[in-house]
Amino acid sequence: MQALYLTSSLRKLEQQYASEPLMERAGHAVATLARTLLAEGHNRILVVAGPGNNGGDAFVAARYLKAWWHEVTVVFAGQRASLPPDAAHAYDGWLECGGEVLNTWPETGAWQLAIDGLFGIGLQRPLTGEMADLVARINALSLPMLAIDIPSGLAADTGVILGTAVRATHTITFLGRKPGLYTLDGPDHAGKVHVDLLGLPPLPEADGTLLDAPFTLPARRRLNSHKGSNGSAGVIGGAASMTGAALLTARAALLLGAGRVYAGLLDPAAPALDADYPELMLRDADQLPTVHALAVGPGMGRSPQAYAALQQALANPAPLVLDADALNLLAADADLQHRLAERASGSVVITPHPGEAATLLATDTASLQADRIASALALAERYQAIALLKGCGTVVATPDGRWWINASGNPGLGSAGMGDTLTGIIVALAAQSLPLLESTLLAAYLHGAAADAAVAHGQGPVGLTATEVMLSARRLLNRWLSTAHAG
Ligand SMILES: NC(=O)C1=CN([C@@H]2O[C@H](COP(=O)(O)OP(=O)(O)OC[C@H]3O[C@@H](n4cnc5c(N)ncnc54)[C@H](OP(=O)(O)O)[C@@H]3O)[C@@H](O)[C@H]2O)[C@@H](O)CC1
Ligand SMILES: [K+]
Repeated sequence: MQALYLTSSLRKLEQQYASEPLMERAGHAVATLARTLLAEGHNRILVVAGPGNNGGDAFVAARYLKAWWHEVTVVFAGQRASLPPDAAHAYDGWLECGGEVLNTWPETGAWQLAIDGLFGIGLQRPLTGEMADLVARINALSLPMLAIDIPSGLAADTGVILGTAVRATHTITFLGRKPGLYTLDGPDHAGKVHVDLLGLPPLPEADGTLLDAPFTLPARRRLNSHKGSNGSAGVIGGAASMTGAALLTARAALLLGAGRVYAGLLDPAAPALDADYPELMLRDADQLPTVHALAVGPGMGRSPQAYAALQQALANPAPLVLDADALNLLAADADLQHRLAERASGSVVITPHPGEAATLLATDTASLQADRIASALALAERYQAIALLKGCGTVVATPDGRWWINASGNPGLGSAGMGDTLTGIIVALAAQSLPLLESTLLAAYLHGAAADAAVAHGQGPVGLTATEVMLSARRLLNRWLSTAHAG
């Protein structure tokens, strides 16, 4: 797992070490990485430098690459007189070594690599006009593209595209990883992320954490154990024509290790048996026995029966996962919110997609997505629950202000049933006595990693199914457990 830093923290670090030659080190790191991305020998490289210190890094990189006998073209989108001091110094260094600066886009180039030093963490407002045109030209190159610090146009804290943004194949990021590289549009624009601390010690306190490994694993199963030792999971949902959602959750709970799984279905005409998984115990929604962990919402609808089932579930002290229509019901009803508030803080996880999350916060999806971390934190605070905000770079936040971004997963997860599966994984882990936050963090990473493994086996991203993801998740969890518990 890796630390994530907001711009405000990185700025403090920059100030603290202002006397260190950070730009020189940054430019050298860019040039060094560029060299490893290029074939041996003489190469042609395009460097685009912007009006701030990100441009300064680009001038330093250009100087090193020229010294290493590459042919470097520098396009500068700014004025020498307006550059900040370090960047002006880097500009002069480039001229002094015989480099040229172009103020317009060169007609021909035949470059092997482009370096994007247009904007870094100082970008504050959307790119328009000439700057937006420049990004369009950069993106039209179809070249390996190395972004300095962050792809120009991407907001470092949020992953929001400010007008337009460079699509890099690699990003070398300085002093610490920025959350914007990992959520919303960040992953599409950053490519492979490389980190360089510029010779400084890492910041002592991270703002957030990147989930790029299993957060934790359930304890080793004792030989002397039985189904009662592995916990019971319950799922409430499955109104008429939506029983499939609840069954997917229940199946995922079974496959991820709950000792017993009960599905309480709201559809009075629901089948008495899941023919593919007769291990599941199907009941009426109001006939569930006491369970160790409960999931409410998949395919539940918003009927009075669904409302009553949710009301009852909130009174149940077992760890609770609320998903789908349980969230819509909750958002619309003060009594349900009051019942949730009466529970122990953090004994519930809510797992909204951005639309549901917007409803829960009484806002619109665009505003919610404009800062996914802040939105997840607001959800956690507002509902005193663990909040898992789905989407590219799922964000998990706690009521006490901690947050994580999940790094696993791929576009194959964009199909029906994937959310039901995630809910089933969380409830399975919680039923097996893993604390709810740990269950949520492990499930988020496992769900994405399972999809990644399935894609690696040719099962997606096109046409990947929720069933394939849960089977893949079972394989992966067992592999992690056998590695962790070996010897
Ligand atoms: N400081 C350090 O110690 C170190 C910093 N380092 C490097 O510096 C980078 C941060 O540099 P930075 O703060 O100068 O900001 P940067 O991203 O270059 O952009 C600012 C410029 O862009 C302009 N501008 C903004 N928005 C605009 C728009 N929409 N359209 C047009 N213009 C716009 C803005 O103009 P203004 O808003 O003032 O009008 C200003 O001129 C960081 O990412 C890393 O690469 C490393 O060397 C390590 C040490
Ligand atoms: K950049």
